Amino acid sequence: MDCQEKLEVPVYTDVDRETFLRDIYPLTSGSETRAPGTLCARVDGELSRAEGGRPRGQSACVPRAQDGFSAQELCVQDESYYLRSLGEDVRKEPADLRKQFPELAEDFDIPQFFEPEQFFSSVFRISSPGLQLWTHYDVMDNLLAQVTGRKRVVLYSPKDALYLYLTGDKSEVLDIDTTDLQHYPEFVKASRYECILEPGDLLFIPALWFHNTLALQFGVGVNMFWRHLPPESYDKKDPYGNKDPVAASRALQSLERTLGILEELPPDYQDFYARRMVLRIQSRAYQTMEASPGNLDTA
Ligand SMILES: O=C(O)CCC(=O)C(=O)O
Ligand SMILES: [Fe+2]
Repeated sequence: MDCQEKLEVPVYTDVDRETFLRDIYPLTSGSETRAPGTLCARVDGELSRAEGGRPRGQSACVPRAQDGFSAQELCVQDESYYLRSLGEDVRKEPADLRKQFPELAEDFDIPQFFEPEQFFSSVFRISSPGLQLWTHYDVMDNLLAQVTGRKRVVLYSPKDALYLYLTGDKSEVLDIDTTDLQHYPEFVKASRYECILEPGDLLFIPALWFHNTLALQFGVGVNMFWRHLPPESYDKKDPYGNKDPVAASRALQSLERTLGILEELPPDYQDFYARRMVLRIQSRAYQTMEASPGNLDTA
């Protein structure tokens, strides 16, 4: 059962990032609500060596790959595999295709959507057919390049966060196609945007947009994260690009402390003051988005 209306993601070519974010991606303009667009461009060159070449460094996410086995030796029928490259120091350093896979990086050339100093990471990803990555958000702007294979991507707006049953940066709703709506009744309210990436497509995923990927075929891809907030806004110990900005983490921690304080009260008082706090937070949550329609930086 497809429980949600599916909205096609329109495709735009030859648009620079600023124009795209300002005029096309905005969620609302006046009273009109638009679907977000996919910024598509052909990837120049091919990562043709990716399938045959042996990656340098210790970036494989399957532990056995580190022991030097070939892909054929590693692959067990009915198992799914996913490679997500990491930096040399996996706890501190973000992945960089140019450092971990220099031969492949030579073949990979993308249009300049951001200034070099905004670059955060370039992540090499390989997935088995059928591999699905849970719905999550990242905190940086992102270009997801599909090099080989087809991949389905489903997107949800940050404004639909309330309907996604979040635990941290992930949605608890694992089955987004035949969702158990008894268990997750609010999920149906989330607007689903869907596109299929073909080899050579680039998908722009703005910071905070939820995404869920499903490899329709064996596929190789690269994604690039870059910072669009001032550098000091980001957590310095974040090799994955998914730690909340420092101010957001502080706010979330202080909310936890506040909820602890509420527990000093009897249950009916807890409930009442929690409702008052919801009202206060609600006014803040929707205020910023309405004040600057289409400005994703504040959404
Ligand atoms: O393509 C994938 O497998 C996941 C992509 C993703 O989560 C990302 O680019 O942030
Ligand atoms: Fe992601």
